[in-house]
Amino acid sequence: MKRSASERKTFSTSREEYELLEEIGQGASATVYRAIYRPTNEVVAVKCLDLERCNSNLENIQKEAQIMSLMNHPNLVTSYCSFVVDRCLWVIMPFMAEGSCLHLMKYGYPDGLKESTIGYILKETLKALDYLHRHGHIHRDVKAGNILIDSDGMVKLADFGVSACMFDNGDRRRARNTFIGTPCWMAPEVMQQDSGYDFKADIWSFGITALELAHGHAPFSKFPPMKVLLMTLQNAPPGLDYDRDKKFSKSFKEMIGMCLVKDQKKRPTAEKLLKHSFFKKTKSPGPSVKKVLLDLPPLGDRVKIIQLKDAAQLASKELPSAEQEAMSQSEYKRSVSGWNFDVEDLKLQASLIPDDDDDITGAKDEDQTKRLAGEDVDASSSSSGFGRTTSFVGVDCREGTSGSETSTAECLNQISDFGDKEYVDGNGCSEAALQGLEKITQVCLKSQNNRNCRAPNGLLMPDREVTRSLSEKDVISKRCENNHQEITDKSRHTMRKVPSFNSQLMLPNQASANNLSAPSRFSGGSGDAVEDSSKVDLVQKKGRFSVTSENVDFVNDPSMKRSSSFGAFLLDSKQGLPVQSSKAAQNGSAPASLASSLQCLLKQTSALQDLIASSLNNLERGKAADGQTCSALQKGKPTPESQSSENVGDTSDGGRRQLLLSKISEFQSRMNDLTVVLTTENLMQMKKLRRPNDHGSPLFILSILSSRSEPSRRLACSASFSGMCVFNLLSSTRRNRILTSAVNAQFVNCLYEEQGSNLTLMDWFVDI
Ligand SMILES: Nc1ncnc2c1ncn2[C@@H]1O[C@H](COP(=O)(O)OP(=O)(O)OP(=O)(O)O)[C@@H](O)[C@H]1O
Repeated sequence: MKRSASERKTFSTSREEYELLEEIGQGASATVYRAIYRPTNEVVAVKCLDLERCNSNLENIQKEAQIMSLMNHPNLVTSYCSFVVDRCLWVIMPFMAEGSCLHLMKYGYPDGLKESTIGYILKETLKALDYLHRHGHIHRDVKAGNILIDSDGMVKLADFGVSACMFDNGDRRRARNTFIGTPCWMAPEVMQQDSGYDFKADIWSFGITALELAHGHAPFSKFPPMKVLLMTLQNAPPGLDYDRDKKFSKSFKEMIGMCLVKDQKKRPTAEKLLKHSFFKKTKSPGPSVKKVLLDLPPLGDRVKIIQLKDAAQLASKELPSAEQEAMSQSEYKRSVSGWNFDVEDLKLQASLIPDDDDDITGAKDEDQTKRLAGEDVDASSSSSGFGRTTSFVGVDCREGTSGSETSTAECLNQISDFGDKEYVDGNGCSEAALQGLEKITQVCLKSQNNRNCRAPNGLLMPDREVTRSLSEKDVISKRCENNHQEITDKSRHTMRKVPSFNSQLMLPNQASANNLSAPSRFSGGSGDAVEDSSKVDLVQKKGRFSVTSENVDFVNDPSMKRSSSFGAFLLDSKQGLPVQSSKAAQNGSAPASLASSLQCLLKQTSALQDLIASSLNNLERGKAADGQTCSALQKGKPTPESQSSENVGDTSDGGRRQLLLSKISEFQSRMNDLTVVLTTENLMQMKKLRRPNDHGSPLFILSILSSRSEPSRRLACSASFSGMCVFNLLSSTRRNRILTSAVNAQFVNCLYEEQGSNLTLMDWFVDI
């Protein structure tokens, strides 16, 4: 094997010969320092591996370190020597002055590097991989953090052998690791650990590294490890999007696509990949790399700056999310150093993750095929034709590039949690639904970037929630109001005049694409919902969402007229509403005031319930007292006075009891209505209802039916595609009638037109 002059030099294995300088990197089990080799004054890198943090014995580690020192390739960072110092193994290596590609991106290229630079880096890395594979080695840790650049712009793959062999000595059963770091770069077959893996696993990691260099982060890098695992196994492989990643060439996309094939046998060897057209055009050493390296501060300073940046970022956030981010960041930096972990442990953890996993960027398998075929694949659109489930009930969790948005997975989990549970039970808002709302609110509050994740703007407690402590309720409602305020502020400028009918249901002109997309995971929905939606031809039922194709006469449909109680209630209870609410309804700030009005109503209702309950108690006590009086009187002679009072009491108490009981049920039903309305209102505020172009079916009804037992109390949100056109042709009186009847029937009809007119929910309501 040929060695360069400096590599042929021998290095002492005495600790005293090395002067450790600043830290230049940190891995899962090692800290790397710049150091001076005293005898020759040469700058070297010393990797101090903490043996206590490694799941392997010293003998094995040293053996591997020796093998590593025997490897010789211009694109591999070999070790000069290694020796044990206290509880650490020191590995002496050439110092790569420009540090890792990860450091480079973190310092100056957070959104990724230019294709020409990437091409050069990848080609050099691939050469190293080809060399390793031909010598029977699997690197097992290919990632930007392990691709180092020296002062001449030479690219070298580091960390081969040591970290991999340390954790996996060929006997995985003996030394299984607890799962640490993120498995973003890990091939599916490595994750599965049943059928075994070979050097093709490095090709997968190489493909992921290509994406990492292109975007500044690996796909799924901000997701929790378990989520990454599930996404990698369940979703189609990630890749460059033909639409979104327009700046990258077709050959680059194709090359990545070849690496990221789930079937390892179908992945090319490193040797074959090197012949791909993408690598033909790259030059060594890339002038673009040199350009990138210009004006960079010394590596030690850069690392410090990056650490400070990370720390400042953490400090600026709330603690919980900061912790999460810290975890995510360190996981991102580290990845999984060894592909040897306890699968059972993982499975257990994975089983705790809700089974939603509507992928964010990882498109379904067909999408990947399309990608490779050069077809447009919208990462945010679903194979179901509805778009992905990225939003529901007031939460808009959009994902741009994979892993780029904070807490999106969390949002999805919460949303699917929410979506999978019964929404409203017979008594009003179910516990699960409320928890869902609360969770979403909290998650979204945690999220630093409200642009991508919005909370619902109000939370109505059901009667059973009234038992919560007041402070807790206040906190929740405050949070909700804050969120609501933000949303309202944003949408206020687009709001127009308010319709004259029940204006509490005024909705903002909040437009966001794909908002009502692919609720494919939402299960549940009641039998009622099915029954109700069967009135029109049911095309598709996805949880509570029912897609129908038949024209619905909003005016004549009896279901629309079934109940007038809600509309009446809103009108009746106007005296009960704070004055500001009706004013707000007129001046266009209804959504915010609606939430507070409803909160206020809820409080009033609870107070009334308390009052009724105490009256009932009094009655009971009175009755008991009457009973005592009776028995006392039975012993003696009943006076005419007592007799008559007892009779009156019987009649009036019975009447009053009936009255009070009916009041209670009335209040309960009003509360239920309000709960449903508020929730729907939250939903609608967030949504611009949209669906993909549906050839053929002129009318498209999307019904969100609450799972209420009584059909008359159902609230449906129906979206009509061409119904809007028909609606516009009607006279204003007729339109008003339709709307009023719809509201009175507890139906909020959201007709929208997708093509051309850009009408949104709000437009529809205010256009009358
Ligand atoms: N020879 C070197 N010259 C310059 N910097 C280095 C050298 N070796 C490592 N580094 C830096 O130190 C960081 C950590 O090194 P290490 O090899 O432990 O990385 P790691 O692969 O991220 O860790 P692990 O895989 O064990 O989690 C690297 O990402 C790199 O930035």
